[in-house]
Amino acid sequence: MSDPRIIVALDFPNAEYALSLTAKLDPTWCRVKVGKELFTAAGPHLIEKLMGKGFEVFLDLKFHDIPGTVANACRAAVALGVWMINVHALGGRRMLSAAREAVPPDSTKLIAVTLLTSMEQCDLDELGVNGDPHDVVQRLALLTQDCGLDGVVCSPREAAELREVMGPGFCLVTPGVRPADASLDDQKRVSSPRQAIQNGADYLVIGRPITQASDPVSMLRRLNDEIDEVRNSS
Ligand SMILES: O=c1ccn([C@@H]2O[C@H](COP(=O)(O)O)[C@@H](O)[C@H]2O)c(=O)[nH]1
Repeated sequence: MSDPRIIVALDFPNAEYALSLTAKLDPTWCRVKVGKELFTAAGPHLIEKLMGKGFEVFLDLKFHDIPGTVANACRAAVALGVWMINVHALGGRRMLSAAREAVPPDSTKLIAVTLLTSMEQCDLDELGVNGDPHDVVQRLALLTQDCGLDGVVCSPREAAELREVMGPGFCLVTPGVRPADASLDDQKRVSSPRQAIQNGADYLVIGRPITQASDPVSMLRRLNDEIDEVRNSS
């Protein structure tokens, strides 16, 4: 079975836009991510449609609440049959453990967001969080691993260090990926697809560079080629 490394972020206001893009894509080229905007607008029905077309779906709702509420939300997400779901590591040990207990191992992958890739040092300082982004991401990743989750969302810049510390089996999912000369938009801690893979990322979440491209299919092909080149040379 193919294991595409790119997860296309379907950040659209309605199902029609998402279905019109995915009609041009093949599930062997990418997985897809449905986040807060699209899920709020289109709901579980769209998830079923995407899975019906053969796409594995990352439901990116970043649950962050009291442990019982997060556990129940995770159960509901698993019942949809999606490939991956996530919570915020900042919810702490009890919340992460409750999420783990709610998601049967070897079913849906359960990962935790460390520090949003839109955040940088000045944000941590303003919030009174100790350390630099690398320290904070590593602390939250170690907590996530200790609670038995399958991996984390981090910036590609932190992936190399995390891969070394967390070992080979821990899943690293990196948004904040920008091809050379692409706009950074609201992202702060970014790297190229090549660098993300070299740093040990398992999956790259890429939204606007693909979805807003004049030709999304050729952009996806170009990025997959870049990734294959690195993987075949290592
Ligand atoms: O730290 C995080 C966690 C999640 N995201 C999500 O990834 C995509 C990135 O989209 P781009 O258009 O490639 O910037 C988006 O859906 C975010 O919600 C993230 O960027 N950073």
